[in-house]
Amino acid sequence: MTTAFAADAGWVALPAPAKLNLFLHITGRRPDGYHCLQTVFRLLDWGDTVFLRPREDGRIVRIGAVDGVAVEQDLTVRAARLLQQASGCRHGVEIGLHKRIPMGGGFGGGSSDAATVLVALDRLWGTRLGEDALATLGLQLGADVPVFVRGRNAWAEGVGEQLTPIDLPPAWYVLVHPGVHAATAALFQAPDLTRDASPVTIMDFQSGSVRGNAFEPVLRRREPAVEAVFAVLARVGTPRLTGSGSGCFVEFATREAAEAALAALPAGLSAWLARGVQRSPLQQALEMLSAGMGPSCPGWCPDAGLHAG
Ligand SMILES: C[C@](O)(CO)[C@H](O)COP(=O)(O)OP(=O)(O)OC[C@H]1O[C@@H](n2ccc(N)nc2=O)[C@H](O)[C@@H]1O
Ligand SMILES: Nc1ncnc2c1ncn2[C@@H]1O[C@H](COP(=O)(O)OP(=O)(O)OP(=O)(O)O)[C@@H](O)[C@H]1O
Repeated sequence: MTTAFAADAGWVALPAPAKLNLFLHITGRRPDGYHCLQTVFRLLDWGDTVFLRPREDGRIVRIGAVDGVAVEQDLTVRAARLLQQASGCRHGVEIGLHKRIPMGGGFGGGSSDAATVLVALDRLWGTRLGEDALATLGLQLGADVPVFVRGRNAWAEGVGEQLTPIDLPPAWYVLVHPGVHAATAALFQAPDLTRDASPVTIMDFQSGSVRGNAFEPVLRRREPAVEAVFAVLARVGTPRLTGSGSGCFVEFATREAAEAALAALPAGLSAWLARGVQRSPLQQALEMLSAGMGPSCPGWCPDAGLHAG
């Protein structure tokens, strides 16, 4: 899905990268119903673009529509409101979005959009709450928001907010969206979800012995389209599920290997290529903005990588 947004003068354009969960175990459930996870977040060089244009009248205005997301529910609008309330700031903002990340795909699109708004407005509005406060605010919007605020690949525990930076080897990914909208809250309630995984360590992950996703068997049983994508991807590598699905991916060590796998997939599949990064492209774009290198993010996410859809 690609929703175009055409910005004219005065806008700042910033990346909102997607993420993958390289594995995901559920180790228990808290009294408030939230689940305790262990996961590794990998940030990608691919995602949405968020457009911001500060205004002086305090209003927060979303420009353009996002399919199926009402303005009041939009995580970008909610992020801007939250920052306004937390900081007492009197500025406002217009927000536009160029969506590329499929919704309900486990790629963290809404969460990343929200994080980009928090981090960028903290600078543009001059509220200067800083990373820790923004990560805490972000958690109110969703469990996946803090990792995007911090902008580094991370080993995560708790509900996903206890983050330890992790070094990951260079990697390329073939991503596939089976076209199924996975409802995160409902999937966490699935009776057949494994919630008592034994805790593992970062070293277990780094040794390659931990790769599974607790949601994978549940989704593959429920959704024939997800099962079919796993079967197709198994021909080119080892498929995995990201987040609560339904997005699937295969990891490759080189761009060439990933391109060959993408080319071998059947036409008509919604599939594309992305590179794993060490640091969020948002941080780099903000540094360029601070250095006076212009309000856009050149090179961010050309749509040419899209294979079919
Ligand atoms: C599956 C992951 O994507 C892994 O990164 C995240 O845990 C989900 O993060 P998210 O999309 O930001 O989800 P949230 O908006 O925080 O939560 C949606 C719903 O999922 C359930 N939920 C979420 C996270 C969690 N650790 N335990 C839960 O039980 C809760 O019912 C919650 O109301
Ligand atoms: N700006 C936004 N972009 C995308 N979704 C949004 C946005 N604002 C609110 N939402 C809501 O969030 C839901 C989840 O969308 P999102 O793209 O974050 O899914 P996801 O990648 O599966 O999430 P996660 O991996 O964090 O579980 C959407 O179905 C939509 O209702």
